[in-house]
Amino acid sequence: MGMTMSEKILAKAAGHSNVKAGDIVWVKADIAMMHDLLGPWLIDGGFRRLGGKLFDKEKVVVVSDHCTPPATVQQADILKFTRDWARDQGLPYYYEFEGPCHQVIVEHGHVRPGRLILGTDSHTCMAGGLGAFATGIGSTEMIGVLLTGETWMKVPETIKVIWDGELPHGVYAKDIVLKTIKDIGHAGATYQTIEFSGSAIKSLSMDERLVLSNMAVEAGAKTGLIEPDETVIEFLRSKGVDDGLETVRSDEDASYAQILHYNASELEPQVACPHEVDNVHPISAVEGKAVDQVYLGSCTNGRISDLRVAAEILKGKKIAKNIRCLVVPASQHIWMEANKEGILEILTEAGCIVNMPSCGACGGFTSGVIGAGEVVMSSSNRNFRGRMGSSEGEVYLGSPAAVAATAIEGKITDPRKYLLQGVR
Ligand SMILES: CC(C)[C@@](O)(CC(=O)O)C(=O)O
Ligand code: SF4
Repeated sequence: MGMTMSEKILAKAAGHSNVKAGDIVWVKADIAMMHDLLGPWLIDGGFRRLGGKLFDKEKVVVVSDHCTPPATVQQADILKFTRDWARDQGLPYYYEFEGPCHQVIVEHGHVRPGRLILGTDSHTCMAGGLGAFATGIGSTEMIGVLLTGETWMKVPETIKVIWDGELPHGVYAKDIVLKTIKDIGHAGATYQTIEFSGSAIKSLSMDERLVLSNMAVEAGAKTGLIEPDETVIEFLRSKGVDDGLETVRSDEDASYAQILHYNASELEPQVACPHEVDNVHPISAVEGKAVDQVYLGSCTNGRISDLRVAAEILKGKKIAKNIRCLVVPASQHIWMEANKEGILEILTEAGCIVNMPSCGACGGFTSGVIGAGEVVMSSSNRNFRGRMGSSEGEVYLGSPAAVAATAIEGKITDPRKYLLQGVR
């Protein structure tokens, strides 16, 4: 019997030649990632009580992103704690004020095909877009990983999600993943891997692949994998990575818990409505819903291609009166690229506010939280009650194009009418 990608990566991490779904294995982490909010300040006590010695400094990456820039004294204290901790531990890889951790670790080359990446954040699964088995673990579990470099895991079954065909213009990876989550359900892939494949997936850029893997956890999945190919290798080379580039793929005769098959050419823009990510409808069902804020950003959809699409739509136009449009590039690197390309100017002239890269508005921590009764159209990944501030607020999720079109009209709008041709 052949093995899935997920089984192969975990077999390697466990030092076995063969594992199968359901096996319990001890695995060695290639990268242990923590951020400010769920990292050092939560675990330092336990970590020290158990010896306080890191298994391997080179494999521990800490990113301060949630409390940046701090909006309260408590956040400033958390940030300081995290920064001091990284310095005291002599960590070579500590990043702050650069953007959400998932984007930062990808840009800095920590993510490579076939690696096992454990992080104290549920969207750690985003690294699966490069073919790494990446998953979120609890902060307490991270203590053990920091001390020993190991943890146990049950090898997950895999749901294979095949998207063939060509995406129509105005329809994006975000729409693919929202439709997939709708069908699987928000807990339908619990303790399973989702493997995205098919010709539509293969033709996605690196930016768009990361949208799929990022949101795998919104169906409950442990990770979301895409077979690494030339797109991934070229991306990593462009980041100066030239080792650890071997690919990994599922065998033809691997076995799957479920196989779903879709035709991308038939897909329309999708929107996840409050307050669950699987409450997904075609945009036509919610068109016209008035919003108070639109948010273009996050580790899900704040990359350069997302900003380009938004700029294409907003160029020479103005956002609606009485709404706010927050743009938050997913990293400092992307911010600079967007600046060079004139995108920030286009968006600012349209009336958007460009914030610094951070988790702030996405997680409802810093600049951009919403009040009771306010409605947001967001390019991020979660619309839970209270997610972006008030529990009396409402968050709708869509593609960056849908977000930009909504900014113009002040109500949820199908982006296709603003796109004369496909922009990716
Ligand atoms: C801390 C929080 C807002 C988080 O980053 C946490 C997480 O994903 O585990 C999220 O996106 O929900
Ligand atoms: S989902 Fe939002 S809060 Fe969570 S890591 Fe990504 S940008 Fe940060």
